[in-house]
Amino acid sequence: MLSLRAPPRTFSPPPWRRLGRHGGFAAPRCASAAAPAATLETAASPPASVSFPILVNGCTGKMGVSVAEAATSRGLHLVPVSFSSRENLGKTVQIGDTEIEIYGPSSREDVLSSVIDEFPDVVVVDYTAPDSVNSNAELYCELGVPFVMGTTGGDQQLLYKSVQDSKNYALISPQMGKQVVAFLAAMETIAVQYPGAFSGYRLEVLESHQAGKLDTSGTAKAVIACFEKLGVSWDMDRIVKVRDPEQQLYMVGVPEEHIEGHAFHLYHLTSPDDSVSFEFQHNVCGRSIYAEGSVDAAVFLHKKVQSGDPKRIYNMIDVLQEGAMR
Ligand SMILES: NC(=O)C1=CN([C@@H]2O[C@H](COP(=O)(O)OP(=O)(O)OC[C@H]3O[C@@H](n4cnc5c(N)ncnc54)[C@H](O)[C@@H]3O)[C@@H](O)[C@H]2O)C=CC1
Ligand SMILES: O=C(O)C1=N[C@H](C(=O)O)C[C@H](O)C1
Repeated sequence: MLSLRAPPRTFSPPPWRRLGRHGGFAAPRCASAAAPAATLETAASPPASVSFPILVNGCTGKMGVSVAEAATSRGLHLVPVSFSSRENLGKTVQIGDTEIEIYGPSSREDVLSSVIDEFPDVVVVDYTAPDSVNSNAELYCELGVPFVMGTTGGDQQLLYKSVQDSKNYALISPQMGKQVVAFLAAMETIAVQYPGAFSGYRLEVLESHQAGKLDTSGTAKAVIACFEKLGVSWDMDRIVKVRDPEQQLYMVGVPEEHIEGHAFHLYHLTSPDDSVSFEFQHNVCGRSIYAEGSVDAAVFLHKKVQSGDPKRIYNMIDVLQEGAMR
């Protein structure tokens, strides 16, 4: 069972305590088999006004495939190689007309060097695993290849340091979905403008993702950092992580067809005397919003590199602020 504190006396329990099918989070009207999602194929995106080579690492995984498909449908040139774990060595992955060859960690440097020789303006997008974030980033920095880091986890401080020290170009964000990025931007603005406004409030956080997710939600961590600036004291160990499909279905209210690909987040704040409470939710089914945002990020970063922009390290709020998200 989840180990949350007792709910405030004066309010009905937060949604994650109301057990029963779809009785948890107010499930979004996520697309089901009966009403298909706006898939990358049906989204009919116009081709990007720019075209450049894009290398997607982690093409053996769910995000890698989605980003590679989105990049192809936007008219970018998909480089036919991708890094993966040792178990996937020698495999190929078909994305549209492109057959992607999968390479393991030991050949990363040779492969990437050859790609850079052939495609000097390549942008890498990384959707691998938390434990490869830092080693991959170090390699991109060493070879001076601009990269979008969508993979969460790893040592984030070290990640930023690697980019800063190398003066490489990078866009790093735990969240690529336009509307969630807008929510995060609003939270950051409130935190800067009204520091301490929620002093003394208790925070409860629950995040639910597909069972295969290895780390704690990077997005939840970013939102919590804003609540901390607003005066809430917090310990990251208190995030309630739901990875069990049964709980997701019956307690959180994730539609069955999205158990293997969803990101539900809930933040509940209560005042010290229990007289006031706030609740924020963002619930995503599927992965298309991240894939589209990742391509926006790659296009944005490519433009920054081409123009020699001095800033060099960006996040998705920069992309949103420039009106560069579809
Ligand atoms: N920034 C964002 O908006 C989003 C970020 N993510 C993050 O992206 C990452 C990947 O997510 P999914 O595609 O759902 O996971 P996944 O498990 O489906 O795919 C990850 C892939 O990386 C491969 N891999 C493992 N170790 C590797 C290594 N050392 N080098 C290269 N590849 C390696 C695995 O074999 C697997 O094919 C996670 O960190 C997740 O949190 C996911 C969705 C959105
Ligand atoms: O692994 C995922 O799926 C997701 N990961 C990101 C995170 O850790 O915040 C973004 C989103 O929650 C989906």
